[in-house]
Amino acid sequence: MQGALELLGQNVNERVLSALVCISPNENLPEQETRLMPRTLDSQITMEKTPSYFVTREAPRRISSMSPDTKLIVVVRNPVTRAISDYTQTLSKRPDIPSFEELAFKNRSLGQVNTSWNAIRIGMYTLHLENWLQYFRLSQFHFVSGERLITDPAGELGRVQDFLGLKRVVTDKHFYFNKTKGFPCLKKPESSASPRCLGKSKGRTHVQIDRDVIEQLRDFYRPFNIRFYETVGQDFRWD
Ligand SMILES: Nc1ncnc2c1ncn2[C@@H]1O[C@H](COP(=O)(O)OS(=O)(=O)O)[C@@H](OP(=O)(O)O)[C@H]1O
Repeated sequence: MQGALELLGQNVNERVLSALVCISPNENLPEQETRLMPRTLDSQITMEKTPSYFVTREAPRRISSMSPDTKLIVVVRNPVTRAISDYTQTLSKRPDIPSFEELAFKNRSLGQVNTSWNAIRIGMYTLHLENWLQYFRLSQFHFVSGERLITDPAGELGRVQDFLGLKRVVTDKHFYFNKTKGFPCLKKPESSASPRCLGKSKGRTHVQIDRDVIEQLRDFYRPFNIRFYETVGQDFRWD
């Protein structure tokens, strides 16, 4: 994601879950008429990436009062995989934390999921989105599938470029599949002459989680996922 969006001239990445990118629309209007973030240069739209905005209660109101016509891009991924990815990342920095199962449940035998744990809470996308929809229209959002970003990065990036009103400059020819990394990589980023994959912290092997735990979390997320698909009008096929 990061490398791919760098091709759009910006540094945009996230733990494919809920990246939020705010972008001023590409309109040819004088600035005072647009209520937008200023352009970076005449020919450049301004992008900013702060993943945590998507799950921060005050963010939509603040962004809307600054720039109500902002375009918003959210990268979403199966929330169960997202939670495991999140945990894997934390564990790599703090190996002494409790097990995933201990953190994910208040009471596992009663099926009580710990929704106050961020790794769980962030994946309840519909709740966060509902907060944003009090301030922004759905048409201001574009949702990127974290799964398709891996299997078809050019297709996913093509849709991002369309949403931004940009010419489709980033295409299939910019990517190749790197067998060692197990992910798509950039053939030749603008800043360098050689191919570039994302760093070691992207695409790590996940901690092994018990099948039953995964099933319980799938069941937990299902109603939230369905509500999310209905709201955005897209089925991300996580179930
Ligand atoms: N091309 C390519 N290369 C490597 N990784 C890729 C790529 N495309 C998407 N992904 C998925 O991106 C996940 C990491 O997301 P972020 O870079 O957003 O994470 S971070 O929060 O900034 O650390 C990372 O999640 P994990 O697999 O859980 O590590 C990857 O699955």
